Amino acid sequence: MTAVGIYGSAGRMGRAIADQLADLGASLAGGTDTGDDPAPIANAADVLVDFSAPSALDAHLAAAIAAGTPIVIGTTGLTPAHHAAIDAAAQHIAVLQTGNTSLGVTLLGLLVREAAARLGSDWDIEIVEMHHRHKVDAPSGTALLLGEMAAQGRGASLAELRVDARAGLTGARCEGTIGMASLRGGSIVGDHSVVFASEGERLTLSHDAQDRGIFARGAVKAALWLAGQPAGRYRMGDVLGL
Ligand SMILES: NC(=O)C1=CN([C@@H]2O[C@H](COP(=O)(O)OP(=O)(O)OC[C@H]3O[C@@H](n4cnc5c(N)ncnc54)[C@H](OP(=O)(O)O)[C@@H]3O)[C@@H](O)[C@H]2O)C=CC1
Ligand SMILES: O=C(O)C1=N[C@H](C(=O)O)C[C@H](O)C1
Repeated sequence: MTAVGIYGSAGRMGRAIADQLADLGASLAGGTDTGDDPAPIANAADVLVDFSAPSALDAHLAAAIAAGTPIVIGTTGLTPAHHAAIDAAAQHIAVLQTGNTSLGVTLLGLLVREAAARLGSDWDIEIVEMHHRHKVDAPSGTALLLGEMAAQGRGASLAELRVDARAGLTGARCEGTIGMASLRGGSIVGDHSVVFASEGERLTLSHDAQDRGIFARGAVKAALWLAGQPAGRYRMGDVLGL
């Protein structure tokens, strides 16, 4: 049985992941939270999952590399420096990083890329997300993932096209940009809409997460899959065959 170590084990996602392990044929190698040494569970586990905080990523990657243990990174709010650290870690161990481990969002990303590619740049792209009041990062990791897929469809990177939440005298919208807006409130697990708006018509592709269990099951499936992979950087699409 594959033993999974959880970084961020007492959090909302850490607890949801622990709840899914037995059903999916995995066991718990241990967990850490703020102030704990990440090394012992990196050594005890066959694979690690990290749903904690960006500030912990470097220590988690170092522990995973030292132990030679693959790691699934679900933590969001990552900077370009974090992504560079993930690329460097993937030279040594298998690493899967994603802003969303659900099947629905993984497929949505592909649909968004396709729509962005087929609809001309006169179709404005706006991404709107809403999450629970406890969420600390914005835009969500999923919104950024969807934005990257939309940008890919337009043959660009999100960094080139992104416009964050507007306020004040912004001027008219620049053609070809991708707008991002974040709402926070209540207990919403995760709502994402990618709006394609043109003169006289609008297409909206949406995902509504109703239960954190969808992310937890996806994370465990990703961990079980990653445990058998050579060093490299992987995506949820690799796990799900999408
Ligand atoms: N990729 C995906 O599909 C999903 C990603 N997420 C992301 O997962 C992350 C966690 O979300 P959620 O569970 O809701 O958040 P919570 O705040 O509920 O949990 C975070 C956990 O991480 C721990 N933690 C914080 N800092 C450290 C650290 N330096 N070292 C070790 N552990 C630490 C916290 O411990 P303590 O309380 O002791 O500080 C806490 O147990 C977020 O970034 C969120 O966006 C969430 C859902 C799905
Ligand atoms: O913090 C959350 O809760 C979630 N975070 C992820 C994100 O930032 O996209 C995934 C999901 O939407 C829930």
